[in-house]
Amino acid sequence: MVAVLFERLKRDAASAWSAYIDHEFVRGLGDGSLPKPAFQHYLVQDYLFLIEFARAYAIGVYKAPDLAEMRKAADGIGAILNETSLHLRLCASWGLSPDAVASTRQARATIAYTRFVQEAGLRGDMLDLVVALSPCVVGYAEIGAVLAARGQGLDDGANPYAAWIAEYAGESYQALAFDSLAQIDRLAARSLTEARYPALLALFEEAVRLEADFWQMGLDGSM
Ligand SMILES: Cc1ncc(C[n+]2csc(CCO)c2C)c(N)n1
Repeated sequence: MVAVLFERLKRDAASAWSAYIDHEFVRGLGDGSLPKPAFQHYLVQDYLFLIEFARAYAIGVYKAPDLAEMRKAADGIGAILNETSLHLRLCASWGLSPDAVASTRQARATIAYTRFVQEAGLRGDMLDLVVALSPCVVGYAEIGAVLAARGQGLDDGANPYAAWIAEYAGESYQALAFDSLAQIDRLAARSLTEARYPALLALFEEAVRLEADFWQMGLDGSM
């Protein structure tokens, strides 16, 4: 069975999880009603987010308990760095140069979330780190799948965000999220104890809250 620990965390943080997955920003992506400036603000910040997130995976390379886990973390860095090109292409289509994007300041919500996961990895072990990263990786897969299943989700003519949804609903991203669920269970089999669970749940719930704050930052245009 896969995703035993993840499903437990999600159940125990159910209200924070649904505030993240079903955020107003997400609903706006799904039906195409999200104002374009909100999406643009989000996407520029998400580019900056990904760079910091790659650093968190780099901590994972260091903390990995064996070579196989080390490779997984290294592959994660590769996948994230690829995702940044997708962001730059979209920004270019709005007339934003790579330099303009890269020289934008990180919003407070970006700093809060990325430093939180980096610190979880620096302070804890690999299980702490992957639990703190999981709302990001698995949450976007869940959001992509839910939005793709709705009528206008993947319809390029009806929804300007159809390409974004297709990316996360797509087979290769869904497979990546599935791998990350399996990784959490492998690490849990090595080092989860009941005594540790409350601290892991606290890490998970905080990361979920920070993901919801990230959507809100997009909606508000806040820095
Ligand atoms: C705020 C925010 N949270 C999650 C993701 C999704 N994401 C970030 S790294 C990664 C794994 C490798 O691609 C994925 C799916 C995002 N882009 N922005």
